[in-house]
Amino acid sequence: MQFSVEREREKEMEGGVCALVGGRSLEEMKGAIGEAAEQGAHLVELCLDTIAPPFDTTQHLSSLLHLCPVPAIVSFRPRWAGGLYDRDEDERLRTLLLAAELGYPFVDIEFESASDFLVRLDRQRCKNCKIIISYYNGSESLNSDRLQDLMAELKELGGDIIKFISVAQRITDVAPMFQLLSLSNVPSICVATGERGQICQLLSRKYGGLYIVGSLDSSEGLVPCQPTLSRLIKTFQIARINERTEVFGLISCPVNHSIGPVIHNAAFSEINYNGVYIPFLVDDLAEFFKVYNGFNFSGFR
Ligand SMILES: O=C1C[C@@](O)(C(=O)O)C[C@@H](O)[C@@H]1O
Repeated sequence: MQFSVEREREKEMEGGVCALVGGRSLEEMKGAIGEAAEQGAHLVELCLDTIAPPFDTTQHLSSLLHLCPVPAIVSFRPRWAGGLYDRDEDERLRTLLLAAELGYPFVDIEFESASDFLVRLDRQRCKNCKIIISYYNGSESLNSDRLQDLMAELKELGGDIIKFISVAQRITDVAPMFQLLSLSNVPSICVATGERGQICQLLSRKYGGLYIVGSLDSSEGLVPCQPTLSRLIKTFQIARINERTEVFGLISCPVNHSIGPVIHNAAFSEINYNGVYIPFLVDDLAEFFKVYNGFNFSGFR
């Protein structure tokens, strides 16, 4: 087992905002990559499953690589992992192997297919490509024990980076993800999907997440409930968040209509105060305070 994201590469991703980029055609995908870079993304995830067949793998992958102005992660999600691809599994793996061979800096492979992929990957030839092993659960949230067990299993597989994607049914489902990030000794990413999971993207940086995920302003529908790049970069000024950032926010249900984040984060930035103000979508107040008791959040309204 080897977790080998060198410091330099890790720095490149650290705290960065990764734009999820999709498109039904190569042209649409190219347009989305340009838009992501313009909106300030530090990384892009090329979601190949969004491209409609016929998909000329070699041609598409080589032309996309050359026009990415920021480091690119290649993913090719099958339906069973929340994606759109429902054709041949071997072809999917061959496409991801090709991405590694062509020199993409990151390839994302699902935990279930990782052993197959890794035995076929020529590590020597693809030594510049870092492998993200991802675990997806679209139906249930993961408690602390389950996350720890999965982390051990994923580490065993021998990738470079670990990623968890699971749905948050309640805001408290995100707490074990923050705990995992804080304790993790391998580069890790957590993504909580659903409206109640948004604080995962907003606060991952504080707990050591390698990068966070956002959607293009124009494709809010592609990944429901992921914050948009402009919300992450402009409103929350995500790049300012670090482990010492003081957390403030509004507790409410619903909460996303609030203009508080716009006002307070601009004010914090103006006076150079290391704080962030975020919306907490809370259904059960007592449970929220019980679960987040040890997190030292600084204040709520
Ligand atoms: O990181 C993500 C985000 C995502 O899980 C979502 O639904 O938000 C979709 C995944 O394919 C992707 O790798």
